[in-house]
Amino acid sequence: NEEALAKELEDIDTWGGVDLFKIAEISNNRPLTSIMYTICKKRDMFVKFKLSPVKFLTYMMTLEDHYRKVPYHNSLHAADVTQSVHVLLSSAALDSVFTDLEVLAALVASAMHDVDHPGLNNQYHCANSTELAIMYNDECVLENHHLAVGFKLMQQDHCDVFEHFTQKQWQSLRKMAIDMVLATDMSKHMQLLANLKTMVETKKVAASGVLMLDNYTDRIQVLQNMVHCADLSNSSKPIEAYKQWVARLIDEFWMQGDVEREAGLEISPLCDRHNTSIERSQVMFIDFVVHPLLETWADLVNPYAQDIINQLASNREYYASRL
Ligand SMILES: CC(=O)CCCOc1nc(Oc2ccc3c(c2)CO[B-]3(O)O)c(Cl)cc1C#N
Ligand SMILES: [Mg+2]
Ligand SMILES: [Zn+2]
Repeated sequence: NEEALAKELEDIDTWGGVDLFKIAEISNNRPLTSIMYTICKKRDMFVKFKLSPVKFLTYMMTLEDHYRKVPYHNSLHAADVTQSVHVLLSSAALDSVFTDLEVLAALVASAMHDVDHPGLNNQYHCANSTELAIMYNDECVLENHHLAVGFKLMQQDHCDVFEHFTQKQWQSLRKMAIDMVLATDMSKHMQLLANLKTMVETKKVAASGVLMLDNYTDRIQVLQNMVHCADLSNSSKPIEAYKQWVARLIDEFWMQGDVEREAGLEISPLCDRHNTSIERSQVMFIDFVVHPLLETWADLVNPYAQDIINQLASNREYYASRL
């Protein structure tokens, strides 16, 4: 079924172009490794950075094995975010804007951004002073953990993908990946969106139409927002995929609610299976979080995200009409 897998991966450059659920099935449940290998091959990363394909695949399979079998935050979500980032990076407005190292950092950050997610969110960890909350002092608890696990795995010799990197390349990739994954913490959402809005208002565009980003702060802000958009992109994908992501997310949120109810704790928002309207939660999340973010992103790379905005609007209508 190599041919079947290759066929499924044909439209990997298109938003919503790959059926990740199908890819999971025909890749022996290795969607993340399949997606990441295909993208890095396509972007010639093995040649550009002298990466050993064997070490790369060993690292990716090990990373994938460290995603838990929870309903939503499993390796399929990481594969989805990685493929979505790959498409956003290809926006014409960003053509040749980012270096190969920045592109690689964004893909690595996406691949590891939720690794070992326990299916219990930051609010749960902080409210209960869990081991992770104590470890990370209630600040970006899960995101710090995802990064620690993702980079720790790289220290094993057979997973040492960036063995040929100069110290400068390694430090740069590591800092950028850390900044991107920490920015996927929803508590940073408003600040990130505010920065993106400012960037749109003051954006400098070259004669060719590509964005001009002349300092690390601006460059990393665009990359952070790119990964954040990808992380929240389910509602802007084809409706059949979106509905599957919603079912998985609700499953995970309700399992957390069951744990909190059992323990006599206050049930987190959206986590009470006896008191959540799925339709209402999706319409509200789209209206208050996803649409403002994707609309601002679309302004930044204008007009290269109109199909994303259109799909989001039609998906919103799907749930709004079932309220
Ligand atoms: C079906 C969807 O549209 C899913 C997108 C995420 O849907 C939500 N995400 C929320 O917050 C997080 C967003 C990103 C992430 C996490 C939590 C933990 O790891 B992660 O990086 O994947 C909140 Cl608060 C609500 C919804 C709703 N609905
Ligand atoms: Mg996360
Ligand atoms: Zn995520």
